[in-house]
Amino acid sequence: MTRTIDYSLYLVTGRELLPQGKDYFESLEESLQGGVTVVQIREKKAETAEFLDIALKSKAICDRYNVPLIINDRIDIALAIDADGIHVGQTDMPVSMARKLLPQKCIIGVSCNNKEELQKALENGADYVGIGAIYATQTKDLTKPLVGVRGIGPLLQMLDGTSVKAVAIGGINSKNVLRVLHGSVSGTGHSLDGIAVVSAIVALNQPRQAASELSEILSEFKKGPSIFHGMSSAANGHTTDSITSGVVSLMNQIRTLNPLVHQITNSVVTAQSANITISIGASPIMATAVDEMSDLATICGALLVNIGTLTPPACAGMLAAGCHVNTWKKPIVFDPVGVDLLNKWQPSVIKGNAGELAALAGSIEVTSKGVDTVGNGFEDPVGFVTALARRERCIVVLTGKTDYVSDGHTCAVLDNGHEFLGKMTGSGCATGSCIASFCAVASASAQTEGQSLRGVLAKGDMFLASIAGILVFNVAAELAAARDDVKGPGTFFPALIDELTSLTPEVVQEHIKIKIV
Ligand SMILES: Cc1ncc(COP(=O)(O)OP(=O)(O)O)c(N)n1
Ligand SMILES: Cc1ncsc1CCOP(=O)(O)O
Repeated sequence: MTRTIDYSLYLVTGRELLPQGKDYFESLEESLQGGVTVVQIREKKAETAEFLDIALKSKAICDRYNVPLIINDRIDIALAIDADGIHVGQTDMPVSMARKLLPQKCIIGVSCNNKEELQKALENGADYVGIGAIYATQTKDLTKPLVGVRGIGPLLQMLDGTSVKAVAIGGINSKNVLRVLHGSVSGTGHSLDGIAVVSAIVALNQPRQAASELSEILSEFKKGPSIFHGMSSAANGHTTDSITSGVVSLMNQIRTLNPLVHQITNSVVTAQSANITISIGASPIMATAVDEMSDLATICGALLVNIGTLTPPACAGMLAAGCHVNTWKKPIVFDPVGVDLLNKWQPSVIKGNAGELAALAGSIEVTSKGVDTVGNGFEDPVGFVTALARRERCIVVLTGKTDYVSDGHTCAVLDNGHEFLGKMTGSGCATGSCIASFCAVASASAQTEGQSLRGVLAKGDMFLASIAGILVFNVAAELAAARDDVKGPGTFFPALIDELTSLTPEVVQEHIKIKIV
């Protein structure tokens, strides 16, 4: 009978990567103690006798931990040691032929880089696929393009309705594993069965600790999507009253906390966004240099990444900043046009107008002219944002005359604002600054004592924080537009800054126009 395999933490061996003085078998045993669930012996250079010896001894160790053992490429070795399976590449023995040679109980895994290879693996009867390389790796010379985190989902979708399992491989470590797991879930909800690593365990002096950290993150991830444990409390049943009181509470805290909000934004709106951030009670820092990103991630309350007039240095800064901020489990608000950054880090909130979000979702329902949406937007905006939030596993904010905020479960429809906002440049970017500022407050004030944060992408209720950011900005806009001294868009902007500066929670409470659907 075929053994049931837990693919969660799949260790592929790499003797050449062991730290100096570390014994291979000791490292293997420690990895198993740390929680490795399946082992593959990968020996590309060993002679047959040496491979056999390593495989036999490794098998004895794996047996003691009741962990299955797979052999890379060599069917003869797999047969000789009674392995649980083999792993083959695209240029190795075809799956159908390997199947004939191996006992029925043996599982067969295949390396796949793209849809064609995966389709072939499915047709030939593979039991699992190793999808990669996801990121660049020092462990292997790559000859095919990187799959990237966002390339995994479409491949997983091809496995819908089959029993074929999938692991991702290539450059995965404890820092990026959460991004890989969350970012790879397909539109149909198909997630990875596990991750395969070499250097993230083998190259370390303490493989037990490395395996145990990865294993904990994997088991937290398998408990369910982050949106329902961490980034939104909406699943507990929000009402307009509970949202209003949540917004009031965040507003009461922002001026006392005065969170530092790191913003990498476009050159058109940098100064304006900084001023708006100050006026709501937060503190902006608009740094872009890669060297500063690690330190900034430790002190900022949230990061806003707004892609607009993208330059290579700003892009490098965005890449580094997001990775560091993810490590500290702080919120990232992403105002997208391009999606490449999403291979590297996980936003807590994605914010955009209809054209931008349609592009991100791959929808042709709405198009853009420059940064502006063409036409009336989506026929079913609630359905659209809710589906996108589910797919992206974060809060999605669709801005427009009416704003929509969803965590993939609940959608808030917000109807504040004024037409003058459409007549000033960067009002959408300013909304992003307000959202990021309130995300910083929500994150700083999140009650997480006694909770494991291993599987959590960011602390705090980002659903509520997004609503607070939109409401504060839009209610202030209504008040500014109604002033006698405001004659049009030119006099509107300074008045908006003044209104944001003096806005109280009570006034927001009076003006709030919200529906929960
Ligand atoms: C689980 C898993 N996935 C992919 C590989 C890569 O296999 P490798 O033998 O290094 O290369 P190819 O034969 O696919 O070219 C793996 N070992 N394990
Ligand atoms: C064997 C293999 N196949 C695709 S990437 C890779 C190497 C993975 O090694 P690491 O986990 O050290 O990046």
